[in-house]
Amino acid sequence: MSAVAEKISAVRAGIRRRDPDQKEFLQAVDEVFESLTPVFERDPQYLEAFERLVEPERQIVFRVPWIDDKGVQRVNRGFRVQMSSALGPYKGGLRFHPTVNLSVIKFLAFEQTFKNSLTTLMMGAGKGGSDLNPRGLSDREIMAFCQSFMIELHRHIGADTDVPAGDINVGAREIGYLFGQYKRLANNFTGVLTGKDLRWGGSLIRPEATGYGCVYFAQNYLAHKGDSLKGKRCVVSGSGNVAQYTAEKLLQLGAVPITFSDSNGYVLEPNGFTQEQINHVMELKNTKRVRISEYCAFSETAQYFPGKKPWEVAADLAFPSATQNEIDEEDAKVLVANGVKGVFEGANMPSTNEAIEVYKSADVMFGPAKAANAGGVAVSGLEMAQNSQRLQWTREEVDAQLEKIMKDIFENSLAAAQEYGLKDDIQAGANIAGFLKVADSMIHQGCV
Ligand SMILES: NC(=O)C1=CN([C@@H]2O[C@H](COP(=O)(O)OP(=O)(O)OC[C@H]3O[C@@H](n4cnc5c(N)ncnc54)[C@H](OP(=O)(O)O)[C@@H]3O)[C@@H](O)[C@H]2O)C=CC1
Ligand SMILES: O=C(O)CCC(=O)C(=O)O
Repeated sequence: MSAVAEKISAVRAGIRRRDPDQKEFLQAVDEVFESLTPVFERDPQYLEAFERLVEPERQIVFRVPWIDDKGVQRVNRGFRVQMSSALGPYKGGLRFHPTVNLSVIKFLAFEQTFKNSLTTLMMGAGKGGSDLNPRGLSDREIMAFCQSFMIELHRHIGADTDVPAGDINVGAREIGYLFGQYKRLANNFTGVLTGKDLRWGGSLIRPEATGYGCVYFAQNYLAHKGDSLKGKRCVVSGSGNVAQYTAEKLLQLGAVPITFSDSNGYVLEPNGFTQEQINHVMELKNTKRVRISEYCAFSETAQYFPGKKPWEVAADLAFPSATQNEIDEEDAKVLVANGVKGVFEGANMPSTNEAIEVYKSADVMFGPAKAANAGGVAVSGLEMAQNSQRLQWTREEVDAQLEKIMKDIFENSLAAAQEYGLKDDIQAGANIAGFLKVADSMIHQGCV
């Protein structure tokens, strides 16, 4: 074994030894490590940067006590992992979900590092959240939780330090409560969170950005293959923020979104969702906060499949937009057998590493999360820029910048893959392009 190969395997073993139980984090590291091996072989100083990068700059774990509507005390655990400030203030969302633990937040913060670098904007990376299960909680309970969460978080964040945003179960309502409490504690009104309401500092297109961006990314990838979205039947998973705006943009660009799902099952519209039907899904999920199965009361053509994932439906393209590891090796084989030609990840790490291997061996176009869903954080970066200017740009202006950023991400990922002789392996290219910018900045900034 060469000296470099020995050092690579020592670094890899060291990461596993340090956190052997963090399976989601190790999965994310493994996925990136494979792609970066040629980079380390060409220039071993990048391996040293990577060894530092996998260790978060700071990990904050805290108690979140709050009182429910029955007057009963509840206690949750809060997290903020500040992964890398090489490119700017830590930046990344907050997730409230019972599956949240340090491994999940660390994998998300790790992925965010490469993603934020790919956006071409100057943002470091972080991620946070809590193991709160918000399902069934009243507005007052959500507010009480958010206020308690911010009592601790506020001392670690700031417009030039760390700028959180939303993620699963953290949307406009939660960002409002979090912002209100931050403002009270810090006694200042700054762009400390993104995803804010338009009336008090939010950016147009931020709600749409992740879903729209993912579809723009798919559009670029298809164009590279001499194809387009026109008439493509698309399976979409999830029915939250990312899924809703993915379906809307697919429809606008001539594709046919045919499914939505949640953790209880999926709904199929065999002829595709219309805009009116997508609006109804938005009303059910964002205002009424009910299960996707309720959609069937609205449509005579819809079918509901309880306990199932949408990957069993024959389609041309798949847009996983719910959560991590929602497509395993078996699901990937079913997608391929059903004729899927492209998978574009709206969610973070929705495909297991085994599923990715299945796509690659079947020559399926693969838009990895850190590239395909970067539109959300990119528009968060534009929200930060607008807050600094104390201005609000037009819808058209933000959308045009989003489209350009997604095109640049595709092209930069392709160029990085080609530079390392990996043809059009966009997964490897995204990892390499995202990493090199962070690693070069770390090297310039010294051993910190
Ligand atoms: N919002 C953003 O801007 C960005 C989000 N992402 C990623 O996109 C994904 C979706 O986020 P977002 O739409 O914002 O979140 P939302 O909370 O708006 O929606 C999440 C959706 O995913 C479903 N879901 C969550 N967990 C599971 C599970 N274990 N099994 C099946 N379905 C599940 C939810 O169903 P249920 O209600 O049943 O839980 C819901 O339909 C996440 O991976 C997130 O990290 C990535 C980039 C930016
Ligand atoms: O907009 C942001 O800052 C966060 C988006 C996010 O959490 C993500 O890209 O996964």
